[in-house]
Amino acid sequence: MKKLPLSTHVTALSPRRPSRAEAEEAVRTLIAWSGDNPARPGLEKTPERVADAFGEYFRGYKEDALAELAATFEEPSGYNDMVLLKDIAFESHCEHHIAPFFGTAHIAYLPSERIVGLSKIARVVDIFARRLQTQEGLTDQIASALEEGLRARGVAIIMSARHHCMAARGVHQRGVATVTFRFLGEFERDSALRDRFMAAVRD
Ligand SMILES: Nc1nc2c(ncn2[C@@H]2O[C@H](COP(=O)(O)OP(=O)(O)OP(=O)(O)O)[C@@H](O)[C@H]2O)c(=O)[nH]1
Ligand SMILES: [Zn+2]
Repeated sequence: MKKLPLSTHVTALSPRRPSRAEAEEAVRTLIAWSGDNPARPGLEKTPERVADAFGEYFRGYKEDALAELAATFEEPSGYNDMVLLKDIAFESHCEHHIAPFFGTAHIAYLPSERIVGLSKIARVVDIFARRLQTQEGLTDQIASALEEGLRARGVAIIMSARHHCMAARGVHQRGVATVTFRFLGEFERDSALRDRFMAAVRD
């Protein structure tokens, strides 16, 4: 069996995973509760499509961020300065409304001895984003996974996102960008290093 993702990052797992048929029935119930007829031709296949879509939105529950980070390698040049990836796109869903939130992440780490394939950092973002999240929790989980998985001397993250639950319902604020920050290790201790990160993100 695949190792569970960082234990502290997974809350109560469902004691019994409902069947696909039960999931589709739940979608029919929501359609009927909304006031439409789930049996009418246009909606007939919707429960199937929604179940497929949920499989995609939430496939991060089946994935292991630390496993993605296991394949580190030594950099022959001995490079040990900040590695920064800017504008990593992510798509997630808020745990309050199951509504999408979309945005970008800027992520830096300070390697100890080993570096990691750049794509793996974007994969870690994707794994945690494809779960029910708050933006704060998402930011924290990515940061701790990178710190732990890479034994990094420091990790810095800024995430900026627009929340559909604030745009299409509730307060109906479409233009709001929510920005979250997480600084670990040397980035937390060293304000000059943090400033370099912030300046490089702005560049
Ligand atoms: N801190 C945080 N809040 C979030 C996030 N996503 C959604 N929310 C907020 O979660 C809150 C849920 O508030 P509740 O009062 O329980 O629910 P609600 O009545 O649907 O709230 P409204 O959105 O104000 O209508 C709202 O204020 C949302 O804006 C997130 O990623 N982080
Ligand atoms: Zn929400």
